[in-house]
Amino acid sequence: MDQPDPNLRPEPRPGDADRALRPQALDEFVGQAEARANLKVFIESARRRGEAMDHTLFHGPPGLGKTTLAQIMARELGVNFRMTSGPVLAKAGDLAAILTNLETRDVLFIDEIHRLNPAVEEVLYPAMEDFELDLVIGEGPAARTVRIELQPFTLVGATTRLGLLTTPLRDRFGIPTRLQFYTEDELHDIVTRNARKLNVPADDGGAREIARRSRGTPRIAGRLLRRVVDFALVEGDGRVTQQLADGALTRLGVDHLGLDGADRRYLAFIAENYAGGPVGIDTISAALSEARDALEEVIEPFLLQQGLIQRTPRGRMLAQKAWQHLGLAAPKRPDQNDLFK
Ligand SMILES: Nc1ncnc2c1ncn2[C@@H]1O[C@H](COP(=O)(O)OP(=O)(O)OP(=O)(O)O)[C@@H](O)[C@H]1O
Ligand SMILES: [Mg+2]
Repeated sequence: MDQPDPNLRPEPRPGDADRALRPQALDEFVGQAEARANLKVFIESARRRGEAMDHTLFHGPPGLGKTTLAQIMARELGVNFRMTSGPVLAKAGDLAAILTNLETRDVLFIDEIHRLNPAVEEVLYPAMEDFELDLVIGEGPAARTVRIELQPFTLVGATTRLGLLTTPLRDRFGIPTRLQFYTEDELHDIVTRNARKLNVPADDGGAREIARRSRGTPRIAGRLLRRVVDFALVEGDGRVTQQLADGALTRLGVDHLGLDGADRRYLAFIAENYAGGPVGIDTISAALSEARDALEEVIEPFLLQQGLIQRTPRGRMLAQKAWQHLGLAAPKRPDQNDLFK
């Protein structure tokens, strides 16, 4: 069961640095109070019934804890955690191989589930609904279908783009869960815990400064803490204070709202070239040489949440707060009401 499966990646993206800071239990997981409270009930209920927990879908911007929660679920359910991702599953057979190897009640985590190939997705429907696999053997007139019974299992899907999921797939998740950006207090708690785990002395002001500038995202909080520690060791006395954190983050190009260079380039482009918009996403993408997906998944959600931009049918527009943040005066627009006078 511990055989490496070519379709199962040990970890997506960030790697070992992230792993060390990952909370291991639901009670260690800070924030997402509503999701956490519900999951606690569903996990406990599944345990008492001795059944596989219902299929769960985590959606929300990157770095908010989707993978972490999936791992915690498996641990709390006392079952194996198997992990793969949408783009890795090229053929129906790849998924079939994984499904037939699951033990009873296991958690199968499929990251980036919006990127599943349609042929693979077809296999998933009966597997999720009836724990059955319909495999086509042979070709042409000699082809026949064999039905294979699967062990009951829990599928945990994660996506940064709920809108790209097909309706039949989305409907098969009994527990859809949206993850939200974290509050400054929650991130303060996370930074303090991480500093303790890394054995770094961080005072309250230092932790708060990092929390405030982490874009509402625990992964960014973890990364900024490490960078601030670098500055503290080399240019300070090893302690993370507010003054040190402020200086380090400013040098890293992270401003007081937590925006980085890419965020500011996005805002400045709309301000300087389109007088605040509206401007279409494809135009922004071409001008900034950033993939449209990256803009929509990574940059825009936080800017929207902060009320810096608005999405309108005619494109993206800067909000008043963005002009202030850029230190620019918003151009005078004809007052909507004037038109009707
Ligand atoms: N609630 C939390 N408390 C403490 N640390 C957290 C929390 N949520 C996430 N983290 C940390 O943030 C990092 C990113 O979390 P995770 O990999 O689970 O995010 P993700 O939502 O799966 O991101 P992606 O969409 O990029 O896959 C990890 O190092 C994890 O330890
Ligand atoms: Mg993840």
